[in-house]
Amino acid sequence: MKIVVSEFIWEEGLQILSEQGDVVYNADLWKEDLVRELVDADALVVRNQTRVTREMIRRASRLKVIGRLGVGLDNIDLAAAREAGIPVVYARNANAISVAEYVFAAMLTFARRLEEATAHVKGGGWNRRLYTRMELYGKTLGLIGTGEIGTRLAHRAQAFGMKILGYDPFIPPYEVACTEFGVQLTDLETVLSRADFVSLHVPLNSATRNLINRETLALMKPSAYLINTSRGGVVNEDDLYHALKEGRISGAALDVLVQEPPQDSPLFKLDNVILTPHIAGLTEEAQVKTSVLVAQEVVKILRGEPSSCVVK
Ligand SMILES: NC(=O)C1=CN([C@@H]2O[C@H](COP(=O)(O)OP(=O)(O)OC[C@H]3O[C@@H](n4cnc5c(N)ncnc54)[C@H](O)[C@@H]3O)[C@@H](O)[C@H]2O)C=CC1
Ligand SMILES: O=C(O)CCC(=O)C(=O)O
Repeated sequence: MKIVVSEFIWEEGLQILSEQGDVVYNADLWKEDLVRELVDADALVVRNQTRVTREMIRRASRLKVIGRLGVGLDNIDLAAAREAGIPVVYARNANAISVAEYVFAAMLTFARRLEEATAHVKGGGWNRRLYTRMELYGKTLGLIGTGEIGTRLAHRAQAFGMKILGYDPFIPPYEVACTEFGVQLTDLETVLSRADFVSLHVPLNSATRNLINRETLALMKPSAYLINTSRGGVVNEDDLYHALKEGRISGAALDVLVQEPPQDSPLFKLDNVILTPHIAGLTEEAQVKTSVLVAQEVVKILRGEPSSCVVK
């Protein structure tokens, strides 16, 4: 068996794959080199940078499985994989806690401004009034998408005494968790207009692309913050820039951008923006879990066993 891994994977996962076959591991194996390696490969394992195209799948005539070291599947042509009869396995729920904790870090950053206050003190300041800020207790968290990450975030927000509103048109699988964690399910307009923090947890697809745009931003309170850990394309960055610059919302934390890495962006010039390099799901714990889970599921498919992490 030949297993091609084209982006970084933790050692624990690599070990599992190596016991099953010959692993070609090159964390920067993209484009033409990757296509060449795939010609006689049985499995391909990627993260979110490798674009798995229809053409790539067509040329990989021996391919039996694609493993995705993460959750978002917008970099894989799922229709082409389905037509070719190649199952895609992914790391369902493996990084959800990490993302939920990232969202808390962002909310607490906006609420308490510890880094700014530290810089202020190191610069000789001691203005206590300036850093008298707000509690999360009693504030409203608005979840767009209440799946694995949304429900884990709700669990934590409940413990902080936040009110939680959720919008998810495909809710049934997570309805019980939403009830348990105090999520009041409602429509998109209500979530956007009532939330103090709006957090996005939807996949990027044709229905969610530019979901946050001029019109939907206009529904948010001027005191509200937007947190995007989903995918850059879910937010229209130009519309967001203008909303932030004109003070129509208070701030935004963006872990994901339309172009990653970004060349340059007007967002860089704003003080009320937190920008991070797609790290919400990147913790040691989540990466060990992700690598082991995906490696195990890839091996199961190669052995002809059923996997519970196949994309439906
Ligand atoms: N920044 C990072 O490091 C990470 C980013 N992600 C992103 O977060 C997304 C969500 O991840 P999970 O919660 O694990 O996925 P999930 O599949 O468990 O949840 C997604 C939820 O979005 C809902 N949804 C789908 N279309 C919708 C729409 N039009 N409006 C409202 N809700 C909609 C689904 O019904 C589902 O409940 C991933 O697709 C991925 O793009 C995930 C993990 C790490
Ligand atoms: O895939 C990654 O490296 C980042 C995590 C992510 O965005 C995801 O799981 O969808």
